[in-house]
Amino acid sequence: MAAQADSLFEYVLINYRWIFVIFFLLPLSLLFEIFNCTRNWIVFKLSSAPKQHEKKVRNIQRQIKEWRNSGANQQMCTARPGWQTMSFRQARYKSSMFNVNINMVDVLEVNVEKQYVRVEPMVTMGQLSATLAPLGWTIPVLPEIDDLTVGGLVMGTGIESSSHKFGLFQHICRNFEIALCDGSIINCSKDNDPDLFYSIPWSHGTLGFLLSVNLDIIPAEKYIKLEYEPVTSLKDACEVFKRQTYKKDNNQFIEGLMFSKDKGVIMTGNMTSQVEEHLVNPIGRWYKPWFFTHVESKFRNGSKVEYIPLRDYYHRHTKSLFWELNDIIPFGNNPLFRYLLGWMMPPKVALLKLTQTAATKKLYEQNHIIQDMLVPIERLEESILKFHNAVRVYPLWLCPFKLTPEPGLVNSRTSKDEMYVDIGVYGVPKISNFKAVESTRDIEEFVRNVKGYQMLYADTYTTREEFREMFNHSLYDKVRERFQCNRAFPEVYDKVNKNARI
Ligand SMILES: Cc1cc2nc3c(=O)[nH]c(=O)nc-3n(C[C@H](O)[C@H](O)[C@H](O)COP(=O)(O)OP(=O)(O)OC[C@H]3O[C@@H](n4cnc5c(N)ncnc54)[C@H](O)[C@@H]3O)c2cc1C
Ligand SMILES: NC(=O)C1=CN([C@@H]2O[C@H](COP(=O)(O)OP(=O)(O)OC[C@H]3O[C@@H](n4cnc5c(N)ncnc54)[C@H](OP(=O)(O)O)[C@@H]3O)[C@@H](O)[C@H]2O)C=CC1
Ligand SMILES: CC(C)=CCC[C@@H](C)[C@H]1CC[C@H]2C3=C(CC[C@]12C)[C@@]1(C)CC[C@H](O)C[C@@H]1CC3
Repeated sequence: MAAQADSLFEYVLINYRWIFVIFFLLPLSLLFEIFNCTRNWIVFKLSSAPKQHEKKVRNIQRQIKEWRNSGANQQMCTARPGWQTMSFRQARYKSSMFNVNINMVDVLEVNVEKQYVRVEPMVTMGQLSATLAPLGWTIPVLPEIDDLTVGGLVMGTGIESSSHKFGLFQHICRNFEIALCDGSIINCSKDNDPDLFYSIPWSHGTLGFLLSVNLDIIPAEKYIKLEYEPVTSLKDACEVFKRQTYKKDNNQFIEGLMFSKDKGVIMTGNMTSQVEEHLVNPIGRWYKPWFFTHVESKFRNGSKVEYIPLRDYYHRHTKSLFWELNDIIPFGNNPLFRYLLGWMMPPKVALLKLTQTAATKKLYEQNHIIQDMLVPIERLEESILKFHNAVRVYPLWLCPFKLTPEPGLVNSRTSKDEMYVDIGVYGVPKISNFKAVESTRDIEEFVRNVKGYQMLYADTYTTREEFREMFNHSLYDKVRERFQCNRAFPEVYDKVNKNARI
């Protein structure tokens, strides 16, 4: 590590990054949060958001017109800076393309009669759960990191431990309001322009700009009754995971954490408002251990059933960014740290990205892996073995989800719903011969062969041909042709491949 640092300052920033993070980034993240909440509160109290929406739409149409008047020589993307986004890298293309500013951060309408919430694309998951939970509602799939945006989750994808029941984030969307590259606005749904509607998820802003979405909402209870089932072999892990996923009375939430190849905990949850007081565990409080360490402790002690407040459950991986913060702040669970500064956790992902040096980035690039691979559930065991042999990173995140046969870039590839599993790999590989490009390409090939998909917020090293083999472009190509997108937007591959990102 030290060999890679160019200067003493860099050496300190790499090896003692926690000093910078806890004394500088944590307070800054808190100020950022206070600013956001105050702004939201003022907008909410003034109830100004719905009235402003049309004005904001006109502003985007004006920017598209400006692009056309300028000769349309560059392609377009959103103006959201790369450091603010929820992926490891920053997009290269932001500086060379025409940037369209989409400053749309409001919840527009909560309609409990028709059971939907209308939101603008920059609304975050933290903001949405804070809006809906007090009203007794939630969206059926609420991806767990607070700062994920609706726009990013629609144009990329979103998943949660309820996805085995409700599918991916795209499957809870009723319609999309989109600005096309000729400046016109379309409101598409399954009934109104289904081709466009089904092409939008995973398209990464290459068909148009998202302006608002109607998302399904469902009634929410105050707690999740969470049951932990430790398993001590890979066979058992896969068996319990599948049994719980297909259980007749259906669990509302399912998630697995593998702590080694043969040791894991499968969790199943259901909403409830009736609790046994002594089993209530508000895991989101500042002094509570990180969720993944709490789960691992189930091998040693503690009740195998707990009642977790709803928002604490939804954002259970936010405070430790799954287990990624453990590398940066290894004493994150220490009571003294929690008492002095730990109550401000976590630092914002955006600020971590903004302040990482070239050397830290290189270190992560060469000695770290952040990937989510989506594989058919019947291939779970061999997939875990593949990851074990290729990278040996634990914990491993397992999350089942339903894929529908509906057309689009990602679907079940059959005529019916199929069950898949998201295998999330975040951390430092423990095999001796890890090589970022070769190892990732090896895993990508495996995923293609089992007819799986790669999540595209992460680095993809696939070639264009391999990418087209993994993602079904037939409808996407047709829709791009129809709306003359080629001049206006790049293809998805040109936005997500490794060379498009630094
Ligand atoms: C009918 C309705 C319409 C609304 N319309 C709008 C609107 O037009 N525009 C808009 O921006 N908001 C809107 N909101 C959302 C409102 O701004 C949020 O409820 C607000 O963020 C919560 O602030 P609070 O002071 O009410 O709750 P608090 O009690 O401060 O927050 C509740 C919990 O949520 C957490 N929290 C609050 N905000 C966030 C966040 N952004 N990220 C992560 N955690 C958070 C707090 O830390 C706390 O734990 C609407 C809400 C409702 C019910
Ligand atoms: N649990 C989960 O599901 C998790 C998901 N993720 C991933 O994180 C990403 C979301 O992160 P986030 O920071 O919110 O999003 P990003 O800013 O990273 O946006 C993702 C893509 O969506 C495009 N996009 C965003 N908003 C619009 C819009 N209004 N109109 C057109 N295109 C738009 C962006 O285009 P452009 O490049 O032009 O800005 C970009 O290509 C997703 O890819 C998701 O899969 C990450 C962690 C957890
Ligand atoms: C649950 C799903 C589908 C994905 C979870 C992905 C997250 C674990 C990653 C998404 C963005 C990642 C970043 C980092 C850690 C892992 C993620 C949160 C860093 C904070 C790691 C440290 C670097 O210096 C900055 C990274 C920014 C992105």
